[in-house]
Amino acid sequence: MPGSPQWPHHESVVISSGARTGLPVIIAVHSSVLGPAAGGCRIWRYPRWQDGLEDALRLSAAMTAKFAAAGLACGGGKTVVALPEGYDLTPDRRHDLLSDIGDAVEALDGRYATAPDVGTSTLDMVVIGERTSHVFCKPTEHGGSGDSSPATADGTLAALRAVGARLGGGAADGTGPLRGLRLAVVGLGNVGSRLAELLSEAGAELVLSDIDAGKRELADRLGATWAEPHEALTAEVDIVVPAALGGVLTEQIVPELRCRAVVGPANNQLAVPQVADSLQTRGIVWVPDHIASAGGVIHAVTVELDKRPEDEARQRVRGIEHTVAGLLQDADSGGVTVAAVTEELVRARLGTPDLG
Ligand SMILES: NC(=O)c1ccc[n+]([C@@H]2O[C@H](COP(=O)([O-])OP(=O)(O)OC[C@H]3O[C@@H](n4cnc5c(N)ncnc54)[C@H](O)[C@@H]3O)[C@@H](O)[C@H]2O)c1
Repeated sequence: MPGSPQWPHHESVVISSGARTGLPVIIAVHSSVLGPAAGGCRIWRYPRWQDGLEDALRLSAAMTAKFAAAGLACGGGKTVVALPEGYDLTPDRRHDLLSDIGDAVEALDGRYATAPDVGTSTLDMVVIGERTSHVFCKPTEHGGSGDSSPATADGTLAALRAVGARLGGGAADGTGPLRGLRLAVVGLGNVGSRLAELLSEAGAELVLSDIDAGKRELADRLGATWAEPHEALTAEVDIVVPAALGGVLTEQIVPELRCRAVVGPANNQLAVPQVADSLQTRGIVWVPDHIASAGGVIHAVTVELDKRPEDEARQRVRGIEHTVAGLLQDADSGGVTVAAVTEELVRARLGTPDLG
């Protein structure tokens, strides 16, 4: 049933049984309105393979919105391989699985290209690339654009600069909009750790957090305050930066927040869409994650698809600051959330009344 929550508006969903592993390789193509679909390849454990299918449907739709909002000529897609609980993914089986994924991507004949995501790396793309040319983000020595997380961090910094300016940070002495603002970064992985370094260079005062206590070393090195995740999320700061897993913004946590804005790279931050309104009611600015985390895809598409030089990719990633400033202004003048303005922008670019 088109448009129903049971069956969203996806152009195609292919589930193939890997010839080598027998594992289900799920490829969801949500939309190719703006161009051939692209999106990461997730290898993850799920209680049932159908849970992986649900993830593929949701994540591919989110990719459509991300590309459209970034003004890129790509549609949204996603690969998910749902590993059964307890499945032992030995190096040999992993190689076989990546070959199965390569065959499944190749069978779509260019309608979808894959890339790293949770559970896959740039090196895995080299193995997939032995079976298909429709693959992004191989390491640079293999002809790809490499790890996207530095560009993702740069893009989040750009979004944070726009929000910092809106909050009145740093402007008086011209040293940048983040100087003197207090930010809490929750999650210090590939993106979060680099972002913390950039924020420190930008003169922000930092609260840093991760479930991995080993990351405390970074906090010490940057002279930041270390906090437990919940404590950091609810700290009295200007901006909270979710940089770990999704679903962190729940209706329960909103009343506990003591920040003025939430802006970060973590995917799917809202537990349910209505949380955007609850944040607005509390006067907390929230920038949707598909805007704040778009730096990585902007970089990859600019270098690999548009064949433009690194400098131009960096410029485009920095353009997120301008995009966010515009969204903030439109949200203010319309008296609506940034999420609502973003959704309107995406609908307009896709020429559709329904994002499915
Ligand atoms: N890597 C990219 O280019 C990219 C692009 C777009 C979006 N994202 C999103 O950004 C987020 C971070 O990506 P990454 O590549 O840095 O991932 P990562 O796996 O390298 O890092 C995640 C970090 O979060 C920590 N963590 C996990 N649960 C936590 C919790 N409850 N509280 C605090 N810390 C917790 C982990 O210990 C780890 O250090 C993810 O949501 C990812 O989907 C990443």
